[in-house]
Amino acid sequence: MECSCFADQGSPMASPSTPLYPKHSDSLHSLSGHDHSGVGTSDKEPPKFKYKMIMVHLPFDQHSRVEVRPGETARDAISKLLKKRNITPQLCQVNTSPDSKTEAIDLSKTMEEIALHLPDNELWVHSEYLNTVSSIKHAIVRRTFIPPKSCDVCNNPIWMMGFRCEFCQFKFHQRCSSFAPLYCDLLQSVPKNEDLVKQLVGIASENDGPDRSVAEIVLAGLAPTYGQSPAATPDSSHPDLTSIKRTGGVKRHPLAVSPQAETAQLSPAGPYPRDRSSSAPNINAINDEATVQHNQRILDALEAKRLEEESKDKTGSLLSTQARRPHCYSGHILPGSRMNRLHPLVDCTPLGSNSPSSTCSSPPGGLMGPTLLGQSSSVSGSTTSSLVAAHLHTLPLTPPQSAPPQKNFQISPGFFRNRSRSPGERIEAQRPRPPQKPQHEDWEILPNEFVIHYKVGSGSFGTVYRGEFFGTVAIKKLNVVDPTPSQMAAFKNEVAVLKKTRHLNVLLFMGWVREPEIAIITQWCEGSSLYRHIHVQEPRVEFEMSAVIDILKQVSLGMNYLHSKNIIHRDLKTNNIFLMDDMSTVKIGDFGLATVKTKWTVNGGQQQQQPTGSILWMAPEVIRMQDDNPYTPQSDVYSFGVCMYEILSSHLPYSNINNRDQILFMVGRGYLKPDRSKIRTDTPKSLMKLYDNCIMFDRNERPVFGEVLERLRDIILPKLTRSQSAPNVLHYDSQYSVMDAVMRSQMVSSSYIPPSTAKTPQSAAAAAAANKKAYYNVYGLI
Ligand SMILES: Nc1ncnc2c1ncn2[C@@H]1O[C@H](COP(=O)(O)OP(=O)(O)OP(=O)(O)O)[C@@H](O)[C@H]1O
Ligand SMILES: [Zn+2]
Ligand SMILES: [Zn+2]
Repeated sequence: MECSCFADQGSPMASPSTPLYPKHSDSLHSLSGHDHSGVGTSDKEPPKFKYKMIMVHLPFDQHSRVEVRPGETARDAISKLLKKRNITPQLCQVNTSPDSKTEAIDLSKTMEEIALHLPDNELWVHSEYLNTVSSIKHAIVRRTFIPPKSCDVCNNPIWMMGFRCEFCQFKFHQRCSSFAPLYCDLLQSVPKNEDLVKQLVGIASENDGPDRSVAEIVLAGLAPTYGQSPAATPDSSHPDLTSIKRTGGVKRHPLAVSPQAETAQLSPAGPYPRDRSSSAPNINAINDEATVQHNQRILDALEAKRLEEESKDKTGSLLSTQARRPHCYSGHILPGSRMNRLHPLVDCTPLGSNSPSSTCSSPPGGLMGPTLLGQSSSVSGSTTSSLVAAHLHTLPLTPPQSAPPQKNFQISPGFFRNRSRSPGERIEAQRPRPPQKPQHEDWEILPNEFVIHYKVGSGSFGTVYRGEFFGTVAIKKLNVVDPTPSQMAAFKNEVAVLKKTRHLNVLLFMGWVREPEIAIITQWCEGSSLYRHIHVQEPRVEFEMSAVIDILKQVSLGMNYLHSKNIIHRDLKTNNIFLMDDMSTVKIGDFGLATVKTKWTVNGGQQQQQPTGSILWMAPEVIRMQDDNPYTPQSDVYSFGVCMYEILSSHLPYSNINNRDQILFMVGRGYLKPDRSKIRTDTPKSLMKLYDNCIMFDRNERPVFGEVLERLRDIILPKLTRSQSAPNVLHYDSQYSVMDAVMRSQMVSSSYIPPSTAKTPQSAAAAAAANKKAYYNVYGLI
């Protein structure tokens, strides 16, 4: 369709032949833009708007309303809607009916004009190409593979989490996603495939404009000969179906995934966010990195084809793409533009298509094909949008007469990755590359090896997420911004120590992550922290004294172990003591990592360490920070003393003082200690004495953990006189604590034998076995 109105100069508003407020006419034809004079204006009549809002039906069964704004062209108004949805306007046309074969409207008209002539309050945006392309893409979903299946990319087993196309069943690891084929493998199966190819052929032969061009390109891309030599493609407007059948047709496109894209893959949405049940299902389906590249290839192919024709016409020889490409086609994005994920070249700047500041002029003369959205009809108003449109061979091939200076362009890093390549380069790029084995240091976990599920909480050193790394794990992203090389070296040294920790009461360290942020990965604790058990959970549980002692013993065991490895915790507190879900095992978390836990400030040219972490558990000498390194095993013992206080009083210390500085000042000077009167009355004297010793002001008077442990072991509890209603979680003898605690608190069992009554190791073992059996019985485990 040739439409003279595209040759219209300047803004349609300014054109005398394009009346601003035409009389109402029911003639649909007038909308096509051929009849500029048929809808004359009347000087007397005020502007009439038949509609304030117009319903616009968009590709992929979406719709939106567009406001009729005075002076705004249909192109601008509708382009905005499309760009918001990452749909490239250049690939669309607008009709007044759901039938895409009806005449397209003249987009240079204002919305007011269009509104006046709409029979119903509706417009339809059509793009057969987009509909078709979306139908040949995978429908990839995240899947749990039990039992493991092998990855179709690397052949290694997919343990648990992976991805699979619901149509073609192609399955792969997250880390292999960039090597998955771009098109759905449905295309490889000829019988299923044929319909689709026919559909594309139909588009190519029956349509004009963008749909035809892109359909041709897609078909050409499916033909095996295409990628080898675009110049040798016989005639892309008549795709060679037999060759598609012969080879199966689908080329594997290795896709370079940027670090950003890799990061994106960590998101729960996965690398292919295609939730088809969402309100904009297919937009999600095509809004991914692969699509960007796919579309880039289409644009590249169109450009190559155009250049090829151009060179045949003019010189008969193929000059380099770059040399022949006019400046406006250089692919750079204007400052202020943002990347359109569906079409990286498209200027997404609102109203960009008619920007008067544009320096690039489009050629005079008529255009072939229907009016394309995003393609300005104004001769002088062309910007990047029309540059992209110019990649389509339906557009004039004459290069613009003036070109913007290169320095006015910003090279988008994303675009740089997807820059147009010469045909020769493309062949190189399409050769499959095997997944590269990434290099990483000992115990370093790569970003694509774990998955983050959700945020759990954050503390002073970082944010904890629950995630997956060969099972459920805790991922703590550390607040370390731009570590210096020496900090990084120190951190790695500490990690080297952490990885050697192996103790029942110490949280299992599983590795560390360098990028995108420094993180450490540890075992996940399903049971809550001791802090939650004491201070948060309702109803409050007052542990039986034997359970209290058991918890303290386990913490001392773990701390004694850490100290034996020269690891000072630096942040021991009930938040970092976890009760495992069996409610019997205690784990100490968040230990070590001095580099991370140290805040350095510059004071008069001197670097100074600042106390970080939670003040309530800080030893006086840590608060005072007078020594170079106030963190010692004894400062951990002090923190342990505060934990003892919490568990014995069910209170946080200094809960009556809400001035942080006052607490710091007074504790630091030794004027303030936790309120002893809150400690429960059934606390054995020896335990009370131990507590007092642990929180001594002078660190030298505090015991070490070995001694703490001895003293805890020596505590003899009065014979049990417990009420059945009293909740009881743990028993003092940790060896039997699971069964004992649960049985004693939740069942009245005549079969229960307190292990402490056993006289010999054999009888203790027999008692334990009997109790275990009874326990399992109660819980239906045997
Ligand atoms: N391994 C883990 N398993 C389960 N939950 C954890 C694990 N590690 C930490 N959490 C939870 O994550 C949250 C945040 O922990 P984080 O260690 O960042 O803060 P904190 O210990 O409260 O404070 P700080 O880090 O300042 O000592 C807490 O609710 C904690 O219970
Ligand atoms: Zn794989
Ligand atoms: Zn598929």
